[in-house]
Amino acid sequence: MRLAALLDDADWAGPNPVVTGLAIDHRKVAPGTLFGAFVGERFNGEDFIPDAVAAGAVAVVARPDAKVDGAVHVADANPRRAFAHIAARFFHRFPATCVAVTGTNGKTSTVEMTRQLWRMAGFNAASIGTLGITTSVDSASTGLTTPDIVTFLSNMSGLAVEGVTHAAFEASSHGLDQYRTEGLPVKAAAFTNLSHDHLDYHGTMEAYLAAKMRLFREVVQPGGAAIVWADDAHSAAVIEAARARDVRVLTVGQAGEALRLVSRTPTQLGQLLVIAAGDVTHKVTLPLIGAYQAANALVAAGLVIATGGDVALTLANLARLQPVRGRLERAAIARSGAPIYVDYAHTPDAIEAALDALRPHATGRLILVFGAGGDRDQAKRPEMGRVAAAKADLLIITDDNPRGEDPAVIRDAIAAAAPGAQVIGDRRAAIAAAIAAARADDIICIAGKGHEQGQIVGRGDDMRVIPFDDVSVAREEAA
Ligand SMILES: CC(=O)N[C@H]1[C@@H](OP(=O)(O)OP(=O)(O)OC[C@H]2O[C@@H](n3ccc(=O)[nH]c3=O)[C@H](O)[C@@H]2O)O[C@H](CO)[C@@H](O)[C@@H]1O[C@H](C)C(=O)N[C@@H](C)C(=O)N[C@H](CCC(=O)O)C(=O)O
Ligand SMILES: Nc1ncnc2c1ncn2[C@@H]1O[C@H](COP(=O)(O)OP(=O)(O)OP(=O)(O)O)[C@@H](O)[C@H]1O
Ligand SMILES: N[C@H](CCC[C@H](N)C(=O)O)C(=O)O
Ligand SMILES: [Mg+2]
Repeated sequence: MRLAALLDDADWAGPNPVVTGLAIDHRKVAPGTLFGAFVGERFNGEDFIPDAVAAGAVAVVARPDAKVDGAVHVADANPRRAFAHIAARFFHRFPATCVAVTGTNGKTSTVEMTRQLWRMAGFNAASIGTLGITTSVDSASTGLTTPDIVTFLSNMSGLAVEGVTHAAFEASSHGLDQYRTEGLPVKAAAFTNLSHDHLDYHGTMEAYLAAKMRLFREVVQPGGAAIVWADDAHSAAVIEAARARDVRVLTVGQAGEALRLVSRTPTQLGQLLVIAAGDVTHKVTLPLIGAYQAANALVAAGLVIATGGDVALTLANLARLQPVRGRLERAAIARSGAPIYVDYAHTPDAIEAALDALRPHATGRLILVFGAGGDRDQAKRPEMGRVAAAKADLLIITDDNPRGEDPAVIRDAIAAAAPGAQVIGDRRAAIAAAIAAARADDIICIAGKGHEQGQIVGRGDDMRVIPFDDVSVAREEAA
């Protein structure tokens, strides 16, 4: 495509080269590439402009004062945003219905449930997020929750070419802040909740919320919809942001208006939900336990309904939802008879939600194995220790992706707020100790890694991923 077409600028008077590809990393530049040079956390992409031009870049999107010689300078004060819109014109073909989910917890679960509900309604649907790219026939891992903008849009375009018409994706706060998931038309956006995480990156809760609010203030298309979990302390701010634009608001939850959760009664294998939609009350047996899974299921139903789904059919289909990998997944039963659950809780709020979900099912003790990631928010560690100590009966603190940090320092930071907790760094040994301690009426919860397949140790060039899967290890140690 010609550069002028990508810029959508009929008056473009500059040189008009043919652009054959896009890159934001100079090592991926080939002749004909349009290069995006961004100031990042570790590098200034503008430093690589000469290398990109030497490798054949024909145009560079960069700030107005960046130095570009030998290629067209597409100057923009916000080069990440400009690049996202150019990239969207380059890839141009996307699933007709794209929706996004943001929130501290519940994004992966919600996009996956949305995909399943669309599939049950007969659509060719996909989800993109922490679990990678999932369709009804395939799944592929991408490494990050929100991959970079080129990978994201090329994947979305690839899905459309394969015939996918409906796609739900996770919009992480990092991704929103870095314009990694936009350019394509987003028909509906959902908010699950906001609580403590990622303050290492955002600095304050206000900045963290502001990053998430971009989804409602800027990304969701005019005339689109916002599905807001109504029972969160930050819901009102999201509703206000959406209403300030031409975006229809559907609230869901106990305080919800579009889908009101009238009651929730735990059953042995799931829960009975009574949901009021307008004047009609629906009863659904959700085959998943815990208030948090009911919340995500309602937000997913809201997204499907907002994009044209039939209310009664969508709510009835909740009864057929399959569990999401690593989210309260029952991995094994210990020889004592205690069930072992694996959950991806890696924030204070998520630990609380996971333990609250399991509590009604335990007549004995709740035993929790958990840790916190290295090179991530340090302030959340004592909070995780505190809530774990308040909600579980026996705690074993262990390692969860120490990355470039000393794992003992991370464990100590959690343990300082959880007096009485055992500390066993080796994760397999910690899981084995929990299983050994469990009695028949106890429940074991192994938190933090969910679907993850490895322990990340080291940073930069020294980074290694040691294969580790909580579900398999639980099965092995329980056998
Ligand atoms: C803090 C953070 O989010 N960093 C991400 C971000 O990096 P950055 O823009 O700051 O990049 P940088 O490394 O400083 O480099 C600046 C620019 O120079 C370019 N560059 C750099 C080096 C070079 O040799 N040549 C070159 O051209 C880079 O491509 C980049 O455009 O953009 C990169 C490319 O898109 C990401 O790989 C990188 O993710 C790092 C690896 C990461 O760990 N991110 C995590 C924290 C993250 O994003 N997590 C969220 C999940 C959160 C959740 O779900 O709760 C996610 O969405 O996955
Ligand atoms: N609606 C919710 N409210 C509170 N906690 C939740 C909710 N949904 C999920 N959780 C907790 O958060 C964990 C992660 O859930 P999920 O993977 O769906 O979230 P996410 O937002 O995609 O996380 P990430 O930030 O890693 O991408 C779950 O295992 C559970 O412990
Ligand atoms: N998307 C989250 C995942 C955290 C998972 C946990 N196992 C950890 O490593 O902290 C993050 O990158 O912060
Ligand atoms: Mg996720």
